[in-house]
Amino acid sequence: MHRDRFYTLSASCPDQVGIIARVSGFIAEHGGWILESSFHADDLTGRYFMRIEIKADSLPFLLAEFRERFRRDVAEPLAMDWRINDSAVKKRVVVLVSKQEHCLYDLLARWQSKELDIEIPCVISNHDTFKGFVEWHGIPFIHVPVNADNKAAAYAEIQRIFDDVSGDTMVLARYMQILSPELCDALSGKIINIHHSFLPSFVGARPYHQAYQRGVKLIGATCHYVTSELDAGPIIEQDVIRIDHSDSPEDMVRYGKDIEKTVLARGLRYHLEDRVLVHGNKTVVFR
Ligand SMILES: Nc1nc2c(c(=O)[nH]1)N[C@@H](CN(C=O)c1ccc(C(=O)N[C@@H](CCC(=O)O)C(=O)O)cc1)CN2
Repeated sequence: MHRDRFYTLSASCPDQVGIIARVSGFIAEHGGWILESSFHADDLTGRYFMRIEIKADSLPFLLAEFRERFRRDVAEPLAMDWRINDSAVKKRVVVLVSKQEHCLYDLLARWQSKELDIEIPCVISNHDTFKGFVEWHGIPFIHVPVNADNKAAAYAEIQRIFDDVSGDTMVLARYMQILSPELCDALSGKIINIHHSFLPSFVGARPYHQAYQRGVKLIGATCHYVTSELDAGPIIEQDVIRIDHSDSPEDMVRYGKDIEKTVLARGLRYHLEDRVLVHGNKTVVFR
């Protein structure tokens, strides 16, 4: 992360000759100073992906004017999907948790140490287990019970809370309820989950026990965007750890917790730094 305030342009468009020239020419024409740039041409889909960081004070206008000029002069002519974000604006991350503590604890530690330079406006849970721990950090804790009879109302409440706190991103930190299609659609591209398996293996509940029954030699964790199809959203980050015949499901759960914490932290950082571009059910991640 740079010291200076910078804007991040993340974009994709139909591949063609001259994209980089058009984009870098526009930036140079206005005296823009490029700090980092990444590009990828996807041969299969014919789509071109880019991520460019520009020193904010190198441009002669503010972000709103930059967006307007870029839209008019570059994005529309190139039929781009694009966004430009300001590094000075802290992302607001709402965390959801159930009964497992490790990912919540890890995220709060990274937040408290400012390793993750974010706002956490609240933590939401379907249990009240972590109320004291979360409030000790000075973060509001909101208990939203979920049962077979109140799911629609519970998820509508969660969406209302997210909107009320002006949330940018929702993190499911081992939140063990399946979100409604309505909530997934309303917050498409904004909900990140840590699944405790190396997807697409062992979707759903109790993946370590599934892995034990299958006799695998590697277990892992997957950070992915949440969609209405369970554990099938675009993958952001994954990692694995070796196990063997002597390991019980409880051993796997213990090993897996370390992997889950690091995969979630990496995947969340990539998302927060606008390094992830989604296309279809896949991602380009400019790490
Ligand atoms: N719409 C989605 N919701 C959720 C996703 C997702 O990809 N799409 N990921 C899950 C997380 N998850 C595994 O990582 C998971 C959570 C819960 C279950 C499950 O079967 N839950 C039961 C209730 C379990 C309980 O009450 O303890 C259920 O909802 O009926 C499977 C996988 C988070 N949500």
